[in-house]
Amino acid sequence: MTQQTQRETEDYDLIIVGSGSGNSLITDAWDERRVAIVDGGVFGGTCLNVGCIPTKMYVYPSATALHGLELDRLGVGMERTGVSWPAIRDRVFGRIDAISQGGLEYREGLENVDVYTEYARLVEPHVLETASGARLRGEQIVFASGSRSVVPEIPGADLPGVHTSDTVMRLEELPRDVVILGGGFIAAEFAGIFTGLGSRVIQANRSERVLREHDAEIAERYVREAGRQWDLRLNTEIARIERDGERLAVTLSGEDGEETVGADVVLVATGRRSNVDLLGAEEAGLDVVDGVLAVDEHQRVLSGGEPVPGLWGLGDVSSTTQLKHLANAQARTVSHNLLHPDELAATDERYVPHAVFTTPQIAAVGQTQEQAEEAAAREGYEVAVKVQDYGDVAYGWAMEDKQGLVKLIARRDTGELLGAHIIGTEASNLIQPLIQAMSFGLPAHRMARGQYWIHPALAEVVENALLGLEVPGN
Ligand SMILES: Cc1cc2nc3c(=O)[nH]c(=O)nc-3n(C[C@H](O)[C@H](O)[C@H](O)COP(=O)(O)OP(=O)(O)OC[C@H]3O[C@@H](n4cnc5c(N)ncnc54)[C@H](O)[C@@H]3O)c2cc1C
Ligand SMILES: NC(=O)c1ccc[n+]([C@@H]2O[C@H](COP(=O)([O-])OP(=O)(O)OC[C@H]3O[C@@H](n4cnc5c(N)ncnc54)[C@H](O)[C@@H]3O)[C@@H](O)[C@H]2O)c1
Repeated sequence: MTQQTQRETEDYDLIIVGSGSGNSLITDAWDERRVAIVDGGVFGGTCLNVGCIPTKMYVYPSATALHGLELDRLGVGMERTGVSWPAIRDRVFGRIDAISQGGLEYREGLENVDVYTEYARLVEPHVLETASGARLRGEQIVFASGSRSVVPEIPGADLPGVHTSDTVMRLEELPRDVVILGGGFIAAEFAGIFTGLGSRVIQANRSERVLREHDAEIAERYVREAGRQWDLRLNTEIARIERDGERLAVTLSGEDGEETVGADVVLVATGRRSNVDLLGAEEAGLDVVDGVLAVDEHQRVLSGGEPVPGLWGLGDVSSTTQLKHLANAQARTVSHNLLHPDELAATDERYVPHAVFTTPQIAAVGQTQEQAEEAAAREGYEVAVKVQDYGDVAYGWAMEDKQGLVKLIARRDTGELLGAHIIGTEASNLIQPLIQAMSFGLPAHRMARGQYWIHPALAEVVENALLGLEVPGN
């Protein structure tokens, strides 16, 4: 304490807490001003180090292997003759760790930027104290401190062999048996990854419903497809985890009582919470709503519902939707607003899409059918819904596809697209023109007939879904 009071407060024009999307705020425009970036974790944040990027670098080889194994239906027999987990892991982290380290060194090399590789907490709305006691005052402070995994209180959850997504990608060897707890994004992606690489996977989902924010029809199709590939157990929890020699004994509790299974690895994927608590935001008088730092559409931090001058929030710390492209969009808003206080920009969050890179892929934007029907009943219009199977378009015949579907939801009176939901091969790419149409207000019939669709590309499944909607012009 004495030591802390003796230290002088450093003054900055801009302090950024969190080096994920927050790192992008340090542009040339700040060259003549003093900037501090503070991060107590690995430089570059979640997406780069333990999130989007490494997971997809595992998804690609795994999904490619799975794809090969399913070619029997097309008259081509393939075998998975060997999987080198260490080779995949070293390829992934050989690239990523170097980017993180390079990013840190670059920032440290900038004359106007100080990097603090430690955690920090607010002591006053404009003053932070780092773990080692340094005091930093910022005329502007941006909170971009992300989220962290939540691990429920399960007996044995602290045993070696029990992982979250933060650690499971660094395993020494490919596990033979994996138990995954959860039915969200991370569980779905890792169930696909491990299955494709040859592990035996049990995915335990607490309730009947997986991927709960998805359209019900997509979630049902996922259950069918996941169930074909790995052991997906609904209404099942982990009661306890015990050591069993070198392995783990995992007791699952489901509708038929308890069963103990052997596992090398347990992956807990039960959600992530905002790091707002680590900032001491509430104690400093800032609003915390739904567990996240409250911000307005300009990303200004709120206190008592009013914006606090010079304080900004972006990404997972201040958003209940935890997606990198959203964090990046919010960072662009903050970047503009820091420099143009008289012409504040707002983040457009009308159509924030997402994709789950499981097998098959899932992608969605806008309202589910249930949400659209509720809104229509409330506001007095009708919705049109079309479900188009991949298997009914030419490229789907080539693929002999029995998995994929595109579901579109539109206003019956205007053709305005309200929601798009895809499960199947390349869902994350097929959805992009639909995101574009929704973002720029292109109605269904105009989108279908106002352009050529390459024949016989898989994208025809989107064209046919558009043409199948009962909307003006069709
Ligand atoms: C396994 C996984 C896969 C994912 N895949 C995808 C995907 O495919 N697509 C997608 O869009 N999103 C994906 N996400 C979500 C995405 O990674 C996050 O939404 C995004 O990275 C959030 O960025 P951010 O800048 O808000 O926070 P982060 O990137 O988490 O950065 C926050 C930083 O703040 C630091 N920090 C925290 N508290 C403090 C403090 N008090 N003081 C100092 N530093 C602090 C942390 O160490 C961290 O480095 C995935 C997430 C996970 C976990
Ligand atoms: N492709 C992507 O964009 C991508 C990939 C991975 C993660 N993410 C982001 O990261 C976030 C976190 O992912 P996630 O999968 O951990 O969270 P999630 O919110 O998607 O899913 C959490 C799951 O855990 C279950 N659960 C919660 N508490 C539980 C408990 N006590 N016992 C058993 N089950 C419990 C929930 O029912 C749910 O099925 C996602 O919401 C997403 O925004 C995105």
